[in-house]
Amino acid sequence: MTELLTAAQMQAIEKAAIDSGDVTGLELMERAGQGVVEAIFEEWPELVDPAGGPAPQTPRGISEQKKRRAVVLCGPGNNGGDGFVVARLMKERGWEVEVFLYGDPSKLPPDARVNYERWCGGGGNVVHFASFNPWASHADVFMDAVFGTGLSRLVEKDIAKKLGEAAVIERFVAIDIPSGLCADSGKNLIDRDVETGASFASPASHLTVTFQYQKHGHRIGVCATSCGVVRTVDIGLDHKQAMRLLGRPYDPVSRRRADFSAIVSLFDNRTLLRGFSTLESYLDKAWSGKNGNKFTHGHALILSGGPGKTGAARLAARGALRIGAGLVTLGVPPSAQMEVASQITSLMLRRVEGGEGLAELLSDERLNALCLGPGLGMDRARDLVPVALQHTRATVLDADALSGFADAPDELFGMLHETCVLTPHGGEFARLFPDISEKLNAVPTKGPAYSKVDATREAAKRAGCVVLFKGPDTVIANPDGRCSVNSAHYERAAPWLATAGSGDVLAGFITGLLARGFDPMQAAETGAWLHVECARHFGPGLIAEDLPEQLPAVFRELGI
Ligand SMILES: NC(=O)C1=CN([C@@H]2O[C@H](COP(=O)(O)OP(=O)(O)OC[C@H]3O[C@@H](n4cnc5c(N)ncnc54)[C@H](O)[C@@H]3O)[C@@H](O)[C@H]2O)[C@@H](O)CC1
Ligand SMILES: [K+]
Repeated sequence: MTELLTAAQMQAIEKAAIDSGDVTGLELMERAGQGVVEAIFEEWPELVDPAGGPAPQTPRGISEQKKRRAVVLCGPGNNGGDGFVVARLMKERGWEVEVFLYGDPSKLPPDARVNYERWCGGGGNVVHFASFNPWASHADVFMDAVFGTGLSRLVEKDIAKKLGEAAVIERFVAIDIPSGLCADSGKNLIDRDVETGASFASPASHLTVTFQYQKHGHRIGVCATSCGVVRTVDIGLDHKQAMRLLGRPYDPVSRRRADFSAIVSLFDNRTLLRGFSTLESYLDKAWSGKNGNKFTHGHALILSGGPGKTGAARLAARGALRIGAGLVTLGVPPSAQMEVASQITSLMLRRVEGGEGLAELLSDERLNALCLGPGLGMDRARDLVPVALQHTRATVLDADALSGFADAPDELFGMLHETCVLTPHGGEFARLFPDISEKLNAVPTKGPAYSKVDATREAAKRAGCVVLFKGPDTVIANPDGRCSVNSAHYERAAPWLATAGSGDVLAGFITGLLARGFDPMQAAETGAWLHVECARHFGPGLIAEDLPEQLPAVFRELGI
């Protein structure tokens, strides 16, 4: 598991480490600067030689070595302090370094001030930020150390404009986070042009070097697509102490006392493999005492819509079967029976006309996971969802099963139980949680801004069940505060996953995992992670039908 922190959590950890006497703020800043320099040379090894580029001839014909050049843009806080460290270290490596400062040197916080003075004391020059002209400035690397986790208000237009311009022309390195982006929400905190209402280009970098832990913003919102490559460098903070401080005991034995609301995790393959390795023992426990058949892998029921609309449910069903549900049945209205029967082989089919038919079918307790929504139709959803929820099986509600309650979300919330998983995309989320969505979509005026993590957590609390809020930054929250991000960014980017029917397959994946005995949070996290892996495995050109078919290869590669 990889922890994602808020700016406040990171500041608390740093402060506690400093207060404990284990380390000084100056030492942390030095390690941060050192980490940035190392990351730059790892990213661009061609820069290691400080004498870069062709050596121009002097008028007398003697070859003159051309030095590598860096421009460092420093801000008024400790992020600027990191910038001064980097400037000094690059100069020590033989680089020519130019520093621009936004702010008053006499007002720098103590550690940044010390590094400002070290830089000046070593012969370094500091120019006011107003003189920085990105178009006239030549450098092998630009460093953005203007704002980091302390960004608390909108960034003025003139600074934002220059940062945006510099970012497109050279190797642009963001120290901690691209300046102007909120570390908690990943939102753009650049002031809008009041006259035209136009916003400036979002800050962006080719490389972002952050310290010890990634922040939420590195994985959600516009920031997650603006950081280029993110490298997380170790600045020597004690992980156990940090986790203890934030309320999540490091020792898994004492996990019961953990404050789950404290830390958001980045779901990764280590977490996934833990889930699968416990699966068999879980199934033993869950099933062997019940019906004596420990090899049962569950039986999922996916409800389908009427004729011409059955494709979505068939996609979901295929996903549920491939991911490991032992049996998958499609519940089909009589009018669509022929259509579905002619298109399925390993799936089973049962007629489900309306609520009564569903209730009758659900008297078979072996049906342990349900999926309603894909292609279901609003009317059929209003009819079937209450019946399905009365039977308290693990249930995924997606698409029409969510939109069908847009005019009465409280009615739906009143019926939900703790083994439900809601899988809305942005539009469905807004229909069910209009007030939360409004807060999320409001143009922020200060930091830290309300984020997708905040929104999904609030929604899960209100619904009383797991909410999976889709996107390249899928956020999954449990009412008890547990929350994780399934990030399809950086090396996991799979933009071709945004294709018709892809969400139906995801609903099926989660349903299949529920059928196999995964708890709702684990099923949602695992399903979402595998969904992206399947897309990555196939690559561009993917259509939804391809997704379930990648699972065997993905499992094989994972060693499952
Ligand atoms: N000792 C520590 O706490 C360490 C901090 N580190 C660095 O310090 C950064 C956090 O430092 P700070 O908390 O000082 O915060 P920042 O350096 O991110 O910025 C805070 C400063 O910017 C001003 N400010 C905020 N929003 C503004 C806006 N829109 N326009 C103009 N000014 C604005 C604030 O008034 C304050 O002066 C991290 O991102 C990281 O780079 C690292 O050096 C590691 C150690
Ligand atoms: K920065």
